Amino acid sequence: MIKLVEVQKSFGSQVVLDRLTLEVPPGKITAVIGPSGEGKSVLLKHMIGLLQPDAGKVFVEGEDITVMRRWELNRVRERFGMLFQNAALFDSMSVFENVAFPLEEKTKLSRPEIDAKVHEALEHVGLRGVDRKFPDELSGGMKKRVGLARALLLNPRIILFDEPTTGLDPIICRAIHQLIKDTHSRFGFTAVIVSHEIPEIFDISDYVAMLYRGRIIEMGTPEEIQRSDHPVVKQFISGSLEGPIHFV
Ligand SMILES: Nc1ncnc2c1ncn2[C@@H]1O[C@H](COP(=O)(O)OP(=O)(O)OP(=O)(O)O)[C@@H](O)[C@H]1O
Repeated sequence: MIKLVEVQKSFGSQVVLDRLTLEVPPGKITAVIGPSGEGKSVLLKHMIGLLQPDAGKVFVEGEDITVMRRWELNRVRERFGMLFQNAALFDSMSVFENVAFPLEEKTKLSRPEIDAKVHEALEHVGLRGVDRKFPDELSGGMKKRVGLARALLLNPRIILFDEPTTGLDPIICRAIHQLIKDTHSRFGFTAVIVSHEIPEIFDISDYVAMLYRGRIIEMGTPEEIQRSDHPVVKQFISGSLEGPIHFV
């Protein structure tokens, strides 16, 4: 489905991805965990071609996207939904307009068809009666729900979530996780979730991959990761200050 092979990426002299290899299982939820600033967002951006590797290959459903022209890449991107860290809503557009945007851009649906799809998507994420509101009138959790509704709208085969619950209280955080899990069971897309919510993220993930020093140092089921003997993984998931990970 998505496969990164020996991906190398530096910004100036800073090596962020260091011959990273990762295979994302199709139709499953894979969480990417790792310390702040290790390159988790950079990794997600390589999966959808928003960043190009300096070396290595990125395959999406068997096609190498690193050699694609822009129009080919756009075609591949249509298979993706993405929920960015800040939900990336357009502040000057209402909730309705934000959610309708991909349909207006990418389909030839009629106005009533768009209306119906937007309302259906908002209902899926438990939002009703907010379509005329603007993003700054919504809570953080509601914004994430709107972002999720928009990400789901085109029925994508792959959805990338960049820290979908950061900054939300524990109850809303759990509600968003549950929503991701429920929509995943219903639609069966391939999901990659970058998250700091440990151990909560283990409850909704099929697999967990730990990024450290530019590589995936371990990948397994949540149970396997929680039983890991790897000193970095053990320290990270226990949140201990003692161990190989140094904090500055
Ligand atoms: N476009 C860019 N130009 C220069 N440096 C960048 C760029 N994008 C990311 N970086 C750097 O790459 C490193 C990894 O960033 P990234 O946002 O992927 O980390 P992260 O693991 O997602 O962090 P966090 O968990 O704190 O969100 C950081 O040091 C960041 O400053």
